[in-house]
Amino acid sequence: MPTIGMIGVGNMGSAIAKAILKAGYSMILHNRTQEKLADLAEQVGADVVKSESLDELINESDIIFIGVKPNQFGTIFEQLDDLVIESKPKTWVSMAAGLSIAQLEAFTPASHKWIRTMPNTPVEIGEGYIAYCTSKNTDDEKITLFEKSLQYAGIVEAIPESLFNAVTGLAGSSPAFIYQLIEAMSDVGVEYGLSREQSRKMASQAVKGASSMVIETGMHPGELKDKVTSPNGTTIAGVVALEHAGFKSAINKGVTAAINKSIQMSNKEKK
Ligand SMILES: NC(=O)C1=CN([C@@H]2O[C@H](COP(=O)(O)OP(=O)(O)OC[C@H]3O[C@@H](n4cnc5c(N)ncnc54)[C@H](O)[C@@H]3O)[C@@H](O)[C@H]2O)C=CC1
Ligand SMILES: O=C(O)[C@@H]1CCC=N1
Repeated sequence: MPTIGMIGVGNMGSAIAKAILKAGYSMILHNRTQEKLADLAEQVGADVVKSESLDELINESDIIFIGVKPNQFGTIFEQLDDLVIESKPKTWVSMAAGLSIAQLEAFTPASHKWIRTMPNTPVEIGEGYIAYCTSKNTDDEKITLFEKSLQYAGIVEAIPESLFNAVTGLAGSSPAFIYQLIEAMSDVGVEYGLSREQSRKMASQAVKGASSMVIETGMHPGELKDKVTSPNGTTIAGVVALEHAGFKSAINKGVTAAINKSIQMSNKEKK
């Protein structure tokens, strides 16, 4: 069974690590703060090798995920210096927002390959979305290993790099917007006498159920909305009030702001 390495096991890295471990791969993990690895090892139990030494991780891993913030890549590759050499090519996987394949390739010798991803945190429970693109001549065998290791992460699909800023807003950042929606709905439930727990259950189940309706029926969301709105009914009253409050416009602005930030970060990293 191949071994997967990961340097930087924070919010996103640990979510991906859980999916990879679920698929039965052994992992060698390295993180600056040791407590984070201890937490993860406790949660998943078996098969987590916590590595203090980076050479074991680099030499023994078939592919290596980098889970640090985009501005921490420089430090990581300075630390790795002698371990990352032309004669020992590796396949690296980035999850960093705003770092292009060309920018990633600048961190490693020419023989090394990169898989650039944009994941989201629901990969932790197998309901994530991961877009990826690769550097030229990345071995098919490594791409297959990458995809297989994420078989329990959710949807994993190849997307042209030119669309990565859009993916960042629409998939990478958007779970936070849905959490905001659930929180806002739950607050109203509490205001009208439901317990916090009941409110959160109802709001999150409605979001989950509505998402599954869109996915499983393949129907247009507008058509599904029309099916819930009786003339002079409660739902149309809510729908119209949301339109007056600029609901769709607010969502549009939120996703666009995330995409624009991703564009801005890509331009900054280029300099
Ligand atoms: N959080 C999210 O929803 C998403 C995050 N991402 C990307 O994932 C990456 C990580 O983001 P988060 O997990 O949110 O950040 P985080 O801060 O939770 O995780 C970063 C981890 O890297 C470790 N680290 C930092 N410097 C290190 C070093 N020199 N050596 C070893 N470990 C080091 C930190 O201790 C931390 O555990 C970023 O590049 C971000 O753009 C991508 C999509 C979604
Ligand atoms: O906000 C962030 O930095 C990360 C990148 C994409 C989603 N979350």
